[in-house]
Amino acid sequence: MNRPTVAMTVAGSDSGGGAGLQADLHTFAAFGVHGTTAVTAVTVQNTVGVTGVHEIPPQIVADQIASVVGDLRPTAVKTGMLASAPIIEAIATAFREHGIGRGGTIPLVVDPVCASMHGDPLLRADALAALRDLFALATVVTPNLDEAALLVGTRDQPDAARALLALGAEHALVKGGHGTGPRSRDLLTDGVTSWWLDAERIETGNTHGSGDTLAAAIAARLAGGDTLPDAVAVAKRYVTRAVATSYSVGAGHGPVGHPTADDPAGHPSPVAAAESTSAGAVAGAPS
Ligand SMILES: Nc1ncnc2c1ncn2[C@@H]1O[C@H](COP(=O)(O)OP(=O)(O)O)[C@@H](O)[C@H]1O
Ligand SMILES: Cc1ncc(COP(=O)(O)OP(=O)(O)O)c(N)n1
Repeated sequence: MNRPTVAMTVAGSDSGGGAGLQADLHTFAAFGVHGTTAVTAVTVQNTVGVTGVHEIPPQIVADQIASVVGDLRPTAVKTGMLASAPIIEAIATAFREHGIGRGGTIPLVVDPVCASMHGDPLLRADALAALRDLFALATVVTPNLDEAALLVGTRDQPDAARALLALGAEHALVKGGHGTGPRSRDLLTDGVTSWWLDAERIETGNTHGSGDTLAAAIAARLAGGDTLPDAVAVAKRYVTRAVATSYSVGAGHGPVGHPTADDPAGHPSPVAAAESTSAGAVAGAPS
């Protein structure tokens, strides 16, 4: 019997097809994973910006999670745009009920989406506290530098990672995509061991959906049984290839590409390919 690995995204729809649950499903497919969804919001969005948001009723979001978990049994879950505090609270209750996240058996990747790359809000301003509370369930939380500033008050990667762990996340992955300089460096830590995931910064304006793609790739690999550091190392390689194969479509920022994952089915131990260090051995590393 041929049963695929199943993952779920709890996220908003991007009508332009570059980010949100559309990017998540492209990524799951690239990893050979069957993707399922709980839709939180429908955005009116293209490559230029977001001009409308329609939130899904919180109970309908929770019901989608229950329906999918009860039947398709995803082995990892990822969150993206969550829109409002009532939606986040309904999701947190559903996650606890269904064993998703810390304390359960299904790993949870929380991508704390707050705004689009154009600055359009994707989370209500009064929902930041609810989002911070959700971190206590996260196997890993993956803010970009702007989200780190908004959520924990700093763009310094080690400081932000420490603050995210203090909020209860098992691992923090603070992305450096919005930084400057020739390298695109993300910091992963569990508070004891830290890894700098380093890649060249690719010159392109077409990075729409890069954060969703990274988080979905992590979830895809966790669903297949990888450890978190291994999943992040594979996902980082994947998103770098995704940015390298990005393309122009529409008048604004184009999306990242979704190349076939280099090793969708295998379970190597690629973390050695990333720069792996013990926290105490790295100046400025968290712990
Ligand atoms: N121009 C780029 N070149 C290479 N990697 C990039 C580039 N922009 C973003 N990344 C990588 O893409 C991933 C998503 O990061 P980021 O763009 O900061 O997230 P978000 O989409 O949430 O803003 C990270 O691994 C980051 O380092
Ligand atoms: C519906 C929806 N969800 C998430 C985003 C933001 O996606 P992200 O991958 O963080 O990408 P950028 O917009 O920063 O490229 C979105 N725009 N819409």
